[in-house]
This record gives sequence, structure tokens and C-alpha cells, in this order.
Amino acid sequence: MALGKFTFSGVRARVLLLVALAVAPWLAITIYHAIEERGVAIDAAQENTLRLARLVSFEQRETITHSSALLQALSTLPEIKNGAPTVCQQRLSGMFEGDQHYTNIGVLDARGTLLCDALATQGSHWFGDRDWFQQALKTRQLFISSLMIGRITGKTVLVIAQPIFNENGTVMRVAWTSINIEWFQHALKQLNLPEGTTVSVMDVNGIIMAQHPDVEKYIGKLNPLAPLVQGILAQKKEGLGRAKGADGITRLFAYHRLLENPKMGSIYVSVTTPTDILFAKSGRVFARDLGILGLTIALIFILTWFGTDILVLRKMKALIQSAKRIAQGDFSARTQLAQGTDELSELASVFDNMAQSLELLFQQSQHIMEVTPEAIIVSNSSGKIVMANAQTERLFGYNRDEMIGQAIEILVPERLRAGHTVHRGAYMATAAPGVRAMGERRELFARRKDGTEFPTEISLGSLKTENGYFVISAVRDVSERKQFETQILHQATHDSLTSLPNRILFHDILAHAMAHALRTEKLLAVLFLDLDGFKNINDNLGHEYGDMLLKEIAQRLTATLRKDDLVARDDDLIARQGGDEFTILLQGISVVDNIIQIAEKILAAVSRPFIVDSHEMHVTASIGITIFPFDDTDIQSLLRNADTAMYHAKENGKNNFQFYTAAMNAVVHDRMEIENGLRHALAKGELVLHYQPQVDIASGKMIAVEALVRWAHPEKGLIPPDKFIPVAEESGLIVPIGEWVLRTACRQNKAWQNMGLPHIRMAVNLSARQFRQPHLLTVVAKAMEDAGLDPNSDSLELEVTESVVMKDLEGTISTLNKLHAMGVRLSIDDFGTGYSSLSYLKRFPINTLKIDQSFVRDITTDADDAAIASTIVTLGHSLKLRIIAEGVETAQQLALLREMKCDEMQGYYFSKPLEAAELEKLLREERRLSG
Ligand SMILES: Nc1nc2c(ncn2[C@@H]2O[C@@H]3COP(=O)(O)O[C@H]4[C@@H](O)[C@H](n5cnc6c(=O)[nH]c(N)nc65)O[C@@H]4COP(=O)(O)O[C@H]3[C@H]2O)c(=O)[nH]1
Repeated sequence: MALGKFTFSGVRARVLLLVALAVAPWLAITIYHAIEERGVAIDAAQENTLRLARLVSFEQRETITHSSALLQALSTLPEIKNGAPTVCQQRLSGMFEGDQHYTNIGVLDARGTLLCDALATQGSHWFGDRDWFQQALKTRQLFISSLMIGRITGKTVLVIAQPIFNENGTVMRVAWTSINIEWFQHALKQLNLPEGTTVSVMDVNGIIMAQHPDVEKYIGKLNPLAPLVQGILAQKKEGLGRAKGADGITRLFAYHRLLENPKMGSIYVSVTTPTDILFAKSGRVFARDLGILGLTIALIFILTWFGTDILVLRKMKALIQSAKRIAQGDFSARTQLAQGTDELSELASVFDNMAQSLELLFQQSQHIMEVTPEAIIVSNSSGKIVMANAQTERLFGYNRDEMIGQAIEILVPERLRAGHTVHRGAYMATAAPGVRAMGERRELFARRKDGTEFPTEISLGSLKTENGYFVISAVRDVSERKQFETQILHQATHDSLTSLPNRILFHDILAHAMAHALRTEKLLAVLFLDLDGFKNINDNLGHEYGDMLLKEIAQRLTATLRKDDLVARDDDLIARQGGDEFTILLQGISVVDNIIQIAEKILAAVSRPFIVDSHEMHVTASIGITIFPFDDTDIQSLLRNADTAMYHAKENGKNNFQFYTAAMNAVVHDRMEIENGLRHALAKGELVLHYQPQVDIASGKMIAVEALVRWAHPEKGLIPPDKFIPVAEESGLIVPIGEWVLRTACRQNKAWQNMGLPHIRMAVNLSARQFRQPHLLTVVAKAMEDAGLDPNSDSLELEVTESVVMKDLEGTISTLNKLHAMGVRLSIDDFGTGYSSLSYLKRFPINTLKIDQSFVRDITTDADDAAIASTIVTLGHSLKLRIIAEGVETAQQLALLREMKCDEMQGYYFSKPLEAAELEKLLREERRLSG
């Protein structure tokens, strides 16, 4: 909660609530008092009003009493009681002259006929229908009428009737007098009434006889309160009430019955006063009291509001601000509140002391961090660096500003960053709230700002708080230790003279290699090498020279097995067994020829002279070879076998290698014979070319020949190419041989052309090594040019096997494009045996696909082979290529291929490969395909 902002749960609100609770009784008492006051005022007003009603009633009753007394006195007079009408008339005539109060006085007989009156009214007048007459007869006592118009005077009057009895008590006559109602009015006018008060006198029907003030307005009209009052008066003599008038004003009214005996008729007085006026004073007092109270309370609230701020909130604000700054790491924050004895001042003082202790503690820990020999790095939950010490700067080469806010992975080599992020996530996922002590040690390569890497040991700890999760890493550079360990390990596993792996490491690696070879179904070869003539050098030139020679030999062996060698591999290993003995491990061997090649290279390398300190030294090597798993399956036996084989090599005249088994040695023998013979075959002119026709299936015409090399060995006769081409390929002899074939074939074709024979294409095979030789394009161009072949005459086609073109695809495309540009047709040999990438096939500028003869051989009997052949035809045609099938031997095979729409054929069915002269005959005959 931010202080200063008002909230209902804040300190200020609570204080205000307390104040409100404190003033509430005061407010309640004031209101209660005001209500009381008002009650008293009402009671007093009611009392006054009723008193006024009584007073008016009393005054008005005088009129009636006076008139009744007059009438009763008259009734006792004999002239009135039973005198003749004339006598009666004499008595009454002029009786009220000059008296405003009465309009008349008269006597009626028992039937209501007028006998005499004061006005001496002439003629017969009957009042038997008048209520006052009938009531007087009926009640036999004085009766006062309601307001009415006098029949004789025509004035508004109130009549009082008095029955007159004879001795028997029978009503003989009725005396009456009519009172001028102005009499009542007159009496009212004398009253001095309070403001708003109205006094009315009403007859039995509630008709207003007199009123003060505003008499004219209401006289003769029905008082709206009359029914209410009459109802109450039927039971009581007087009363009080409150009612709202038609004008919307609420009035207090008091009423009083004028006559004691209701049977004598009913007149009553009513006094009304508007309640507003009555309660105005008490209301004013109440409003004043409430106003004063409100102002006082408001003042108290204002004082409380600001008082809370000054006395409490400012101190609390200072405390909170300081606490926040400390939470943000600013330990210099203090409340700066004056000393005091109150609780808040005491709290502030305790707080400041605590802050001071924290600051000291922080400074101490900062100092410890700065002087610690380890790089301390603190990172947050998103892996961003939030703190680093001086040692971090020294160790990583960044200054702190560069590191803060960066991902911690900037300190990790790029290749390890992704893994580091994963491990960081895993470490954080296991975090529990609180402190995880430093301790989890890890080893990791770190990266300096300049990109260099170094090994580190990292101790990890973490802190999980409400403010977040932090990982603390203490990083130590362990380069020296690692170097030392590596050195020790190297010393233990390497020969100190040559730095080659020693016997121990060789055994170790051999054990792993054997397991690996079994899994991958490859061969291993262990070569045991012993120098021939080393002892002489040691004896004659001394150990120093011997040592130097051994170092040189180690280097040459290493260079021989260098990484880019065609046969040698990365994981091949040379070790020094001791003295002049070396062991070599060759891995991933699939053909024995590879071992032979390497052994030959080693022999050649060792036998080259060494010049050490201007001394020329000659040594050779004897090598024994054993093959795992053929010869044996355990390390000791393998090494013993190789050693034994090495002795055979020594016995065999040194400077040679021997396999442990006789069968292997026979293979080596044959191969070496071929290789040696082949070296001279070219010079001796022992190589010849045979040509095999290629025929267009649709026309049956011979359209090309394939040049196939043969070795006419002086002793062994004609040797087929698959016996010597692989040896030539491995030894590199294929390059000069291939060039000879190309040149010979081009010349032969030109010779046939010169003879005027039908034009045919000459197809020549290119081996892998030939295809990759740097001067291939020059060699081809030169061969065509020297032979005089027209590049645009479709005279030369080069056949490259599928496996060759599918290696180094981009290089292949480039070479093929260049050959194509030279006007050479291109064909893919043995198609279907490799794994062609069809997308690349599209990009090769080739003309022909040659279905391998392994599919053609069983095409009529094996549905799979037929399907493959048919697919190749369809695929080739979709790529606009011509398809040739090789190895076609039967009419059935040809028929099927024709059905498949294969374009060309080559095979014994048409012709075997022939010498040039024989082929010339075919051309001359223009031999065609039958069927
Ligand atoms: N069973 C049977 N075989 C048939 C039939 N028709 C042809 N052949 C044989 O099939 C081979 C076709 O040659 P290739 O696939 O290029 O296979 C060639 C080629 O890869 C390689 N070769 C031959 N001459 C040369 C050359 O001058 N240079 C290179 N680099 N390799 C060559 O030696 C391989 C074998 O050549 P050759 O022994 O001459 O064997 C030839 C040929 O005599 C038949 O109907 N039935």
C-alpha cells in the first residue's frame, strides 16, 4: 500500500473511524435532545391551542347563555305563557329595537303557528317544519338550531327554541329567538391571535358561523375538518388533532364543544395553527445545534486527517521508503527521523540500526566477493547476469557493465550454449524456496571476451526468494590443473621420445576398436613393425642418433597415415612398443587390399634415406600383419600373431610385410605380381583393346562399340580387366593405362572413319581415380585432338559408373558439364546398382543410362529384375535419356527389352568383345541385329 493514498484499510482511515466512533454518542445525544425539544414544543403548542379553543368557546357560550336565559325568563311571563296573541304581541313588540344581537323573538303555538313576535309580523306563519321547533317539542327542553336563513328576516341566524308547559306539563307553546351570527363574529374579532392561527365557530353541521381572521372567505361554508371533529365530539367534549389541508399545509387543530348538553344542539369552536409555525422555533434550534455539531465534527476530522499525517504517517512513510531502498540493495538508506520516545521514533531508531548493520554486512560481503580468487557471478531466473565480482572481469575480460544484463551464456563457448541453457533450466527446476548452499560442482569450458576457451570448475548455489530466483556461480580457472592432468596422462600413455602412444594406450584403444569392429562388422588390422638395421646405427653412430632416427620414423609413419590419405582413416593409430618396434592399428577395413596398400606405403616411407646431422642413414622395416577377427579375438594373441608374422617378414629378406595366415599371404603375392607386371605392361605393349558392339534395338544397326582393355600376359595369356583394373586403380596405374586406352580407342575410331566404314561411337570406361584426376579434361581433349576426331561428330562417349558420379555431386556436375561442352557423350554405367539421387540425375548432362548386366541376366526369370529394368527404361525416358542394356545373351532377353522399349543393347547375343580387325569386318558387313 502506498502511503498518502487513502484506502479504507489504511492507518488514516482507522484513526478517522475511531474519531467517528468517539463523536457518534455526542451526535446521537444532540439529535435526541432536539427530538425531545421538539416534543416539548409540540406539547406546548397543543396545550396553547386547546386553551385558546376553550377560551373562545367560553366567550361564545356567553351569547347562547345570555339568549337562553332571556328566553326562559320570557316563557314564565303570563302574556307569553298563555296570553292571547294580541297580549303576547304587545309584550314582545319592539323588544329588541336597537339591539344588534337578535333579529327577532317570537312565540309559536303547539302546532308551530306564529302567535306573536317582536317584529309584529302580520299574517299567518307556520314553523312546524323547522327542526328546532320539532326538537324543542320532542326533547321538551331548550334547543339550539343549526345555521339557517330566517323566514321572516331573511338573515343568517341561529335559532334558540324554548318549550312552554301548562300545569300538566304539556307543551303549550314554543318561544324562540333568532341570534344574529354577526354577534359571534364580533366576539372573535376581539381576539389577538398568534401568527397563522385561525379560530372558527361552527354549527352542528360544521358550517362556519364565525371565523377569525378571513371571515368573509369562509362564512357559511363547510369546515373540511367538520366530519372528523363531529365524530370525535360525539364522545368527547374537546380534543386535538393534526391534518393536512387542501392547500397542502399540515395544521394542528383543537376543538371544544360549546354546550354542555348535546341534546340542546351542537355548536363548537375550532382553533387551527400550521405545524410549521408551531415547530419553527424548535426546528431552528435543532438546525443550529446540528450545524454547530457538524462543523465541530468536520473540524475534528480535518485535524485528525492532518494530525495523522504529521504524527504517524510521515514517520511511517520514511520507514517504508528506507525499507524499500534497502530491499533494492541501497543499504545506505536511513529514515532520518528525529529521536523520540514514542513507539514510531523507537521503531525508526531500531530500523536505522538494523540498516547500519546490514550495510556493514553488505560491505563486508562485497569486500569478500572482490578479494575472493574465484569469479562470482549471480544470475536471475531468466539467466541474465545481475552481479559479478572483480575476479570475473579479470577471468573473462569483460568489464562489469558489459556483463550485467547479458545472458550468462556469453561466458560459455557457442557450441555449448544450447546445452548450458538446458542444464540451467533443469537446475532451477529443482530449486526449493530459500538458500541452496554452494556445493554442486561442475566442470565446464568457459569463453573469454576474446573468444578463447578455458576449462573451469564451477560451484553452484541458489537463492529463491519472493523477489525471484538467483543462481550463484563461483567459477575457478582450472587450466593449469587440466594441463597438468593432461601432461600426467600423456606421460603415462605416450612414449617420451617420439610422443607416440605407448603400449598401454595402444592396448586400451585396441580393446575399444575390437568391440567397435564387431558391432560394425568391419575388420581391424594390427601391424607389428620392426626396423631392419637399426642396431647398426645405434652401435655405429650412438644412441643419440638412434633416438633421432626413431623420432624421424615416428613422424614419417604419422605422415603416411595422415588424414587425407585415400585409405588411411582418422582413427588409425601408431604406437611405439619400445626399442625399434612400432605397432599400427588400422580400423574400418573392408577389403584386405587396403591393408596391403598401407603396408606398402609404410615400407616405402621407412626405406627412404634419413639425413640426421648430415649423416645419411638407411633403414628398412619388417612388418607382420594380423587381422581381427579372422586370426584371433584377444589382444595378446593378436599382438603375438603380428609379432610372429613380423619374424616371417624378417626371414623373408626384410623390407617386406607378411600376413599371419598363409592364405592372406597368397592373395598378397598374386596382387603384387599383378601390380609389378602391370607397371611394365604398358611399356612392353602388352595391353590391347577389344571392342564390343552396341546395337540400336529398333533398327538393328550397330551404332557404337565399347573399348575394353585386356592384358596379353606373356606367360599367363589374356588377363581379363576385372583381375587387374582394381589393382591398377589402387596403385594409381589406372591413370596412365586409362589415358592409353582413351588415346588408342580414339585413334582406332578415326582409323575406321578414314577407312570409310559406317560412323560409330566409341565408348570408353573411366575409373573413379581417372574421373577425379585434375587433368582429365585436358587428357580427353588431347586424345580427341591427337586422333583427329571431330568434337561435334558424336564420336566419343565416356562411361562412368553410378557409384562414381554419386560421390561429390557438385564436383561431378561441374566435370560432366565441361565434358559435355567438349562434345563428349556421357553414359552412366552399371545403372541400378547404386543409390542414385534422382534429383541430381536430372542435373547431370548425360545421354545414356546403362542397365547393369546383373539385372539383364535374369530378366526373363526374375520378376524383380524385370521390374527394375522396366523402371529404369521409364525413368530414363522421362529424363529424355537413351537406355542401353548390357550383357544381353539371349533372344528372349532381347525380346523383353524390346517390349520395354529399351533403346540399345550390348552383349554376347550380338557379339563378344572383338579385336579391332574382327570388328572392322562386322562394320564392313554392316551386320545387323536379327529378330
Ligand atoms: N557375361 C557376359 N558378359 C558380357 C556380355 N556382354 C559384355 N560382357 C562383358 O561385360 C563387361 C562390360 O563392361 P563393363 O560393364 O564396362 O565392365 C568392365 C569395366 O568396368 C572394366 N574395364 C574394361 N576395360 C576397361 C578400361 O579400358 N578402363 C576401365 N577403367 N575399366 C575397364 O572391366 C569390366 C569388365 O570388363 P570385361 O571383362 O571386358 O567385361 C565386359 C564384357 O566383356 C554378355 O553378354 N555376357
